[in-house]
Amino acid sequence: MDLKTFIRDIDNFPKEGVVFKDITPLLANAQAMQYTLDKLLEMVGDVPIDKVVGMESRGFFFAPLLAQKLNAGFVPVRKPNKLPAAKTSQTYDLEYGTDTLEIHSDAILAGEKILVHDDVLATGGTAKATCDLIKRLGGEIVQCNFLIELDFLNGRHKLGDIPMRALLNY
Ligand SMILES: O=P(O)(O)OC[C@H]1O[C@H](OP(=O)(O)OP(=O)(O)O)[C@H](O)[C@@H]1O
Ligand SMILES: Nc1ncnc2[nH]cnc12
Repeated sequence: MDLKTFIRDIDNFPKEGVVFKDITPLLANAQAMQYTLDKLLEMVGDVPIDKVVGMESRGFFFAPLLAQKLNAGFVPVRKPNKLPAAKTSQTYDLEYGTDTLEIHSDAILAGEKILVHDDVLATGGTAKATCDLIKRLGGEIVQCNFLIELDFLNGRHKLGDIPMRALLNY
């Protein structure tokens, strides 16, 4: 199945000059969803995973599905002031300005094996901040797993030696 046929380019969204990769046609197709889930799982391989961490909000589409298949827990990383309990925060650079991501401090135990999933790796700021949060809690990142990697933004570089895989490259 050619998954790229289920991803459409939207020019100038959310701002002038950006070509937005819209995955809603993929989400709307049961076969494409199933195929995507199978392929994301294949990238992980046969290693044990304790928790799958997904980033708000598009990371939430596949991360809980991956967690269920891997017999792992799901942990949300959220935008500021959404999580109710004691939390750990990480501020990171955007193209212009900064943003913050948060995780519940008790969501990951020291030594747990973690799979990180998000839909898109662009500049890598979101993924790097998420990995920093996980490491601070003592989690061991097995893989950062993406549906789409935007090669020209070189987010891979920001992740350094953290293992990463993407299903589709643009
Ligand atoms: O690699 P980066 O440059 O950090 O960009 C990637 C992030 O950008 C998008 O999320 P967005 O902030 O648009 O939020 P959303 O998922 O709520 O739409 C995407 O879902 C990733 O989380
Ligand atoms: N071009 C893009 N399309 C979809 N999601 C993104 N997140 C960051 N850049 C993006």
